[in-house]
Amino acid sequence: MSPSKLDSTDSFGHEEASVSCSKPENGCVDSLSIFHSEKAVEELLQQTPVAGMDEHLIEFSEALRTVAKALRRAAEGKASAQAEAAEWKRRYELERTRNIQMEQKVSGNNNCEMLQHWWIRSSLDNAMDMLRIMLPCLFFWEVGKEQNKRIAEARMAEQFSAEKNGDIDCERVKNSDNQSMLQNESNEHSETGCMKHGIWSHEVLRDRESDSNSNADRNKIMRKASFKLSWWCNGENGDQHKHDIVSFERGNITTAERSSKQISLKWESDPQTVLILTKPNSVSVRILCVQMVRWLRERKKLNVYVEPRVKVELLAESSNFSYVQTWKDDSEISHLHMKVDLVITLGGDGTVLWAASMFKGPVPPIVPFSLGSLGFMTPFHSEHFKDCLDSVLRGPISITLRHRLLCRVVRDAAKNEYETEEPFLVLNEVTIDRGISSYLTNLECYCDNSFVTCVQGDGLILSTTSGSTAYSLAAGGSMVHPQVPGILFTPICPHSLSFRPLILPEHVTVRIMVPFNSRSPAWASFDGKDRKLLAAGDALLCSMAPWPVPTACQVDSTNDFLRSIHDGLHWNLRKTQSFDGPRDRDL
Ligand SMILES: NC(=O)c1ccc[n+]([C@@H]2O[C@H](COP(=O)([O-])OP(=O)(O)OC[C@H]3O[C@@H](n4cnc5c(N)ncnc54)[C@H](O)[C@@H]3O)[C@@H](O)[C@H]2O)c1
Ligand SMILES: Nc1ncnc2c1ncn2[C@@H]1O[C@H](COP(=O)(O)OP(=O)(O)OP(=O)(O)O)[C@@H](O)[C@H]1O
Repeated sequence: MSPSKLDSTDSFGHEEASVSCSKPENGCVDSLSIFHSEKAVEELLQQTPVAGMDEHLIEFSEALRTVAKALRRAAEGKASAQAEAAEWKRRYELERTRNIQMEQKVSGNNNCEMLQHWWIRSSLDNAMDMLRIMLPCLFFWEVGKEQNKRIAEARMAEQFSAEKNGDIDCERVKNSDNQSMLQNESNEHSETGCMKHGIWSHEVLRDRESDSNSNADRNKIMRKASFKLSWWCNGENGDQHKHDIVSFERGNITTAERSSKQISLKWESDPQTVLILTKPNSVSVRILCVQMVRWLRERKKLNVYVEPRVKVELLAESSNFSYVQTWKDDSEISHLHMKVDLVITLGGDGTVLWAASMFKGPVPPIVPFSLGSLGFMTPFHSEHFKDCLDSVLRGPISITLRHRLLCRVVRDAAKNEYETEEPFLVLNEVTIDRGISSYLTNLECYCDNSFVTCVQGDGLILSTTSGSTAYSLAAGGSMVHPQVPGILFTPICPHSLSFRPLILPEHVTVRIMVPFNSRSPAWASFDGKDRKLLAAGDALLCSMAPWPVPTACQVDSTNDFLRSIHDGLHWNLRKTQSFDGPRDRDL
């Protein structure tokens, strides 16, 4: 009898007990068959032992049960080994990418290191050739050093004479150290890219002590420690979106410019083309659309684009609308941003989300008219559409730059993190939840490769600040002004008392991973649409997108935001206390 198979029909005519340990092609025992094997053994053992029953059969059944248990343990071990292997794979890929990037940077910047590598790599046969090349370099290096030394000395002399003449109170002088000066000067020439995005405290600051009169004291030099301020961006492509936000002046760090300011849009030439997007199935929206298209064409002489569905509706209204333009397929939509000066939305917040989702790159300014139940992003009233549009077309107008999140799904099968499916751009949020599964989600969260936490609950919301008044708010997240750049990290019904929502800075990349030991897959949805399954080992990467959604303001960003939370949510509405409380004499 095969040790893995036991077929028995006992002498009393009991049913056949069949225990089999299947061994699939990959050599691993699947857990279902292990479960069946164990069950069969249990059933067999529960049969009442009768006199004369073969002792060996019982012994063998017990042995088999032990084997089944061992197999189950092996399967569990395999799952955890897979999880560990995936983690190592991920770390390896990250490390490799980082090394490649560092190598590229180093090879671009550091000539000495390049020479070192060159030296190591070159064979003895080439050593003489290399020396022949290096000697003239060294000669020019020395000459350069001498020249820099002379320049430094000349500058020192200039500074001292200027100060002696009492022309300046505080003057920066170059570090007299020749080596660092050579370094700085070469940096200025060779690393103009870096200079743009970082600050070198290559200066030593000299301040005259104000309370001193003597010459000796006047010449006293206060040296401040040298330092450098620089900042990172995500990946190489992030470079174009870097901002100089910190200035270095006299050793004090000050922010010259902050990213969230009220932005004003002024037309330099008249807008020519308008795209109108409308909420479907609404009679009031359809009536308004007809009036608006007529007015924009007849009074403002503008080209009007609408969705194919709306063009059909307009033509059903009147054949005069044949001038209205539309598109035939998705490829034409991808070029709309190059034709359209302004987008008008007629509907609620959902229509603004719809408009944003049509633009997978840059988005033209949006003028959102409110025809929905709530209007957090729709400050314009449809009754006054002519006045509103008049003033928008004339400009200047205040706009809110609403940041979007760029979300990419990376499958476990992908060879590296850059191998992703088509990305999604969300204006509100990306939600990772348990879908129809009744198990808790189990999500591992990382922020720029630092472990954040494990989400065990209904799921997680990664929201923009514009989306902070939507699903994230319902899940207990804070309301944040839409001009604040940041990523809200809000758990949905976490099964833990201490899991409070977070707000992460805008420059990070958040990575949400479904671990291999997760009981069920998770589901991602983007602005409440486009559900995607995340199986064990899959991950979702989320970072700030470079294309915000500019929406026109009724007054300005702050006024519109506060109005929306007061009107939309009745935020902190409470009856004011009457005056008849305790008087001074009662206190
Ligand atoms: N429990 C919840 O609060 C919950 C659940 C699911 C989805 N949502 C939200 O619905 C959004 C999709 O909107 P939709 O209109 O396509 O679906 P929808 O028609 O189901 O409307 C959802 C509601 O959310 C409101 N809303 C949308 N964006 C908002 C924002 N930025 N600030 C305040 N309220 C906002 C809308 O005005 C609407 O009343 C999702 O992005 C998500 O934020 C909320
Ligand atoms: N042009 C469009 N084409 C297809 N669907 C759209 C379009 N505009 C809006 N929608 C969808 O219609 C739904 C309802 O839209 P919207 O939220 O604007 O209306 P509402 O629910 O009446 O208003 P509110 O959001 O204020 O509650 C949303 O799910 C949205 O995605």
